[in-house]
Amino acid sequence: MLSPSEKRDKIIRATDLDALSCRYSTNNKSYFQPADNYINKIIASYQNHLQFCKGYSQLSAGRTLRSVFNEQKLPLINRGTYLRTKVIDLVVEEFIKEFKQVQIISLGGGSDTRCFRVFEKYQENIKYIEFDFPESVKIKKLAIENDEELKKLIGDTAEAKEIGTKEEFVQLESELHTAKYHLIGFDLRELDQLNEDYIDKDTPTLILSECVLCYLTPKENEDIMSYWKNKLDKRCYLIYEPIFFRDTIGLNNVKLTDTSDIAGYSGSLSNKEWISTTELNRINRLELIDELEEIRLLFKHYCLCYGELHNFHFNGINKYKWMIE
Ligand SMILES: C[S@@+](CC[C@H](N)C(=O)[O-])C[C@H]1O[C@@H](n2cnc3c(N)ncnc32)[C@H](O)[C@@H]1O
Repeated sequence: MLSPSEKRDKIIRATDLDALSCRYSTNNKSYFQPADNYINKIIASYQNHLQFCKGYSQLSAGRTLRSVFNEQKLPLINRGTYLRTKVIDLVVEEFIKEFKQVQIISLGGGSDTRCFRVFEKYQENIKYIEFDFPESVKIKKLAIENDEELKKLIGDTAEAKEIGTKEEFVQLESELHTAKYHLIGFDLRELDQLNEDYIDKDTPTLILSECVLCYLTPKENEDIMSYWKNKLDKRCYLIYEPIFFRDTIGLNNVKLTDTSDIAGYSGSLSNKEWISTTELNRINRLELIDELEEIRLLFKHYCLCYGELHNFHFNGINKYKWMIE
């Protein structure tokens, strides 16, 4: 039996499956170009190992996976997933180009495949750290360690791991460390107990939070943001969340935009558009949407926010259009 707080955390962890199934659907509908071939590798790990996670049996894991991955996603979901992935990729890319040697920290990274795409393109000078709950991390770790391509990308030399029982899954360490990649099973609400050995305090750092903080209380969010503020001198935040912390955390150079504007639905044109008209036309043709007014309003609720701390400054962030800055 799960306690009420374990039940709540199980529901929060399951949001990773939602995010993964959205990316899966978006990829299948050809929004991502080139296609994201890493998504299926993580899904395979979920198919093999979700049954060993707390609160699941073989039967319930199979049922859960069938229901999330067989469900047809609305065009609105596919378009939104594409847009958020694309804009965060653009900022990450600019950040790497500007600072050359960087650290990227992904809070609640879940099954996100961005780290693999980054390492595919940049083999050197990037340190990528991902945090998520231990069980979610184990699923990703097993996806990596049982796949030669993923292992090579992150520079892992560990033997493939076969996990066949709940006990073996419980025993598996919820961490994976290589020279450039750190996958850490950790509850972000307990950051004061984090082993900081893997974090560079002086490297320019981009902290990503994509649909993660919204599952925590305002106090927990503030504690997480404050923790990073106090730990690193050179860093900025990029968050795709319906919240921001200009006053409580004391961020500089704060910028905000929404998915509606990024998608070109606001009607205001600029020479700093995130996505070219040709590309927007391509994705708009993939699935027809009748209710443009509805999508425009819904996308207004999904914000991309950016802020800097201390005296750190990232020029490349000005390359793109922000609604508020
Ligand atoms: C909606 S998913 C998003 C995953 C990923 N950022 C993405 O965009 O694909 C939210 C993720 O945040 C993680 N998460 C939420 N609260 C957390 C906490 N307190 N500690 C660690 N991870 C957490 C969940 O386990 C889940 O993987």
